[in-house]
Amino acid sequence: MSNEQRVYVRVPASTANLGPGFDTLGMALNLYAWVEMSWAAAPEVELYGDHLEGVPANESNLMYEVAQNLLAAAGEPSRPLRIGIYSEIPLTRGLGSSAAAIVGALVAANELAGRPFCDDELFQMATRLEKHPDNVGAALFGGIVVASWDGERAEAIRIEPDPRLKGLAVIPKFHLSTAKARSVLPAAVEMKEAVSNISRSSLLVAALSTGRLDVLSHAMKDSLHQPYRMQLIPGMPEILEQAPAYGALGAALSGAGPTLLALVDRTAEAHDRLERFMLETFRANGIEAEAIWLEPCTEGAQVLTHYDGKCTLIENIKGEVST
Ligand SMILES: Nc1ncnc2c1ncn2[C@@H]1O[C@H](COP(=O)(O)OP(=O)(O)O)[C@@H](O)[C@H]1O
Ligand SMILES: N[C@@H](CCOP(=O)(O)O)C(=O)O
Repeated sequence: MSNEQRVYVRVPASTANLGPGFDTLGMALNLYAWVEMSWAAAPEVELYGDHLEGVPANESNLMYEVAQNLLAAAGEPSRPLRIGIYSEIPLTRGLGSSAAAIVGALVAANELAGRPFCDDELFQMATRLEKHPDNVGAALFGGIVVASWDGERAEAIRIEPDPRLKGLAVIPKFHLSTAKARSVLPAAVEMKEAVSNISRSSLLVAALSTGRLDVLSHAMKDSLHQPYRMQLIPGMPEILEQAPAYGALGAALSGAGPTLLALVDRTAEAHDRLERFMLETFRANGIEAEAIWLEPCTEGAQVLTHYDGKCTLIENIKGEVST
């Protein structure tokens, strides 16, 4: 690829776990990050939009590091990069911003280097970097991903989301890093809890594959991580327990939180009641939150048209691709 060329990639947000599928299930959502990458004379990282506050705009940026790692693994001579990032994915809220950053950087750097790695190799790299395959799988492949990683190799199978599914993400206005939300998990669990999660997660995969949306409220319950993370998110137990009574098919902590995700059937009754209930319950617990209705995103990370320098501001790219 010539020195002048830029690569543009769009990568979706994701919700991981869907309740019991801890480190296993992920679903891509229609909130995106855009990456513009090219070779440069000196390292440059430009951040656009309201969602990248606190993210470093230098070589210590996660995307910059991930891209350089891929280029080194591809045998490219070390050269500086220019990376522009525009993101609408809230950071540290459980909507897969780090997975989107890792996958976006891998896909863009791979394209810049002339595609030395196939999708499976990108998935292996992304899983090793993120340390769990659920949201990187969804960000890379789109749709719903069922994934397993044994520390060496990750496998993933994609399920097409049922067209009736729609998500309500209620996003508290506080940050909760995945690292912190993992630090409260116990080192071991009882056999009873493990069995409960295996059965619910398996049922959930079967339900999502066959359109049995009626079992989601049962299948989305979890005993492995949500009970321990509740202490970090006031209002979470009431919301998860009562959401089905307000019209949700099921509800879960999104990723490591603090966002809560309710799934609904778009063909069923109006869902204003559910949104009001979730926001009001958070408010009653002292938490301000924002509600966003989201669609499952069937496409994973995508390389967009090569603009060949026609457009330099990533804001413009966003305008062009969203039409
Ligand atoms: N576009 C980005 N560029 C660089 N780093 C990013 C980007 N998006 C996310 N990150 C990094 O990922 C961190 C958030 O990851 P994490 O705690 O796993 O939360 P989540 O993935 O749920 O948003 C941010 O604090 C930041 O360090
Ligand atoms: N399985 C992970 C998922 C973390 O997702 P994120 O969106 O919060 O980064 C976990 O539950 O820790």
